[in-house]
Amino acid sequence: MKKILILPGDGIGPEIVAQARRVLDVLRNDGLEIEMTEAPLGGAAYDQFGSPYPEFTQKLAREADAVLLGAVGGPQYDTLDRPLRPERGLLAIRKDLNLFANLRPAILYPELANASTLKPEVVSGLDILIVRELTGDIYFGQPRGVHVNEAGEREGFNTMRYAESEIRRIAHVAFQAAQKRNKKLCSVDKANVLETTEFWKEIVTDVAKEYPDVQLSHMYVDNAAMQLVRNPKQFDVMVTGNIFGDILSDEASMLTGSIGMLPSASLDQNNKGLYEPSHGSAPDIAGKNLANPLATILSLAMLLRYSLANEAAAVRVENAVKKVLADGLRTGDIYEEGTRKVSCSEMGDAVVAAL
Ligand SMILES: NC(=O)c1ccc[n+]([C@@H]2O[C@H](COP(=O)([O-])OP(=O)(O)OC[C@H]3O[C@@H](n4cnc5c(N)ncnc54)[C@H](O)[C@@H]3O)[C@@H](O)[C@H]2O)c1
Ligand SMILES: CC(C)[C@H](C(=O)O)[C@@H](O)C(=O)O
Ligand SMILES: [Mg+2]
Repeated sequence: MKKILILPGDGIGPEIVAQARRVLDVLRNDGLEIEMTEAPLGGAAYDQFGSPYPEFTQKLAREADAVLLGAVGGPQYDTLDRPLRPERGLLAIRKDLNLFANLRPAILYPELANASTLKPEVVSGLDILIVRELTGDIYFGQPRGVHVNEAGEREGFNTMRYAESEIRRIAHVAFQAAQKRNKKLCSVDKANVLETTEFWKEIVTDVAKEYPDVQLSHMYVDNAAMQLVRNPKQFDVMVTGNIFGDILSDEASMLTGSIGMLPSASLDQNNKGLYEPSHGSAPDIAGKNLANPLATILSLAMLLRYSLANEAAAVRVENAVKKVLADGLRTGDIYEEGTRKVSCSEMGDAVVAAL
């Protein structure tokens, strides 16, 4: 029996995960064989165990086939020592489980064409996959910290680094994803300035020799940020490092109407994965039953697809999301005149009913 670990996390995390859990309960009642456990991560874990990724959570995460996460973080934790902050718990679990491949699909549902920040004709039919490397780059490079430099001044520093093997394995994931789609891959770098990403470009170009059917292009990250809002449909699959992927995926989310719509899968070599919405813990709306749970529910669909290899269940969940959107239900972040504004839990009710 497959084991799923649920990590509600902080802020809106418990609210949105509760709705995804209801979806999972429906699937279970219909015969999906899974075991579910729950544990804290981030601030909630710090409050309970004094660490953002405690041993209790680590043990269950290592045993699980898949992990579903809400979000971590919140202003009440910002003054903690750096290693104790909630975000470090998230980085720790990604590294511990070797989840190097972060897939962030930015898909515009036709019903949300007017919720996008771009004109409908620029975004209609948009379907981009951002493949973000997740366990390297400036996020993890040593040395890092804050010290007093030679001039006697305090200085903060991080190190951007990528080993060849790290670039190769994410490039393979991206090329293989492109092969299953429109066979177009854009690698995003800052090779004009940064050696790390000049090296990235060299290695991705080398890996391309194994995928002659995929058309590879390269783009500087500043231009990519601009092109995403100018003409996003020029992209099919984008592959990039950890920091650029973090920023570009938030940008891409707005093309789909709201960051509350963007799911993600973070996978290891064997499709064990952690699934979470791309957004954060949204402290400004936490505890108010206002958050959009659809990115989390769509992340659950990715979990069913990749870690449980249950395509039928994944499609069933995605179709239920499409149906509630077609029925005109909207949380505040995607609301527009002529649609029906609902709370987080009412959106969950509707998805469960649509299932
Ligand atoms: N994966 C994660 O756990 C994750 C990701 C990003 C940020 N964070 C953390 O979350 C905290 C808040 O960060 P932030 O404010 O920069 O980003 P955020 O994504 O939490 O919020 C940005 C804006 O988007 C809105 N928003 C986000 N998710 C929403 C949803 N589902 N429905 C409706 N509106 C939504 C918020 O209300 C806010 O106005 C920080 O501690 C940050 O480190 C965690
Ligand atoms: C919370 C933070 C560590 C995280 C990241 O930067 O990877 C988040 O922004 C994300 O996009 O998942
Ligand atoms: Mg982010």
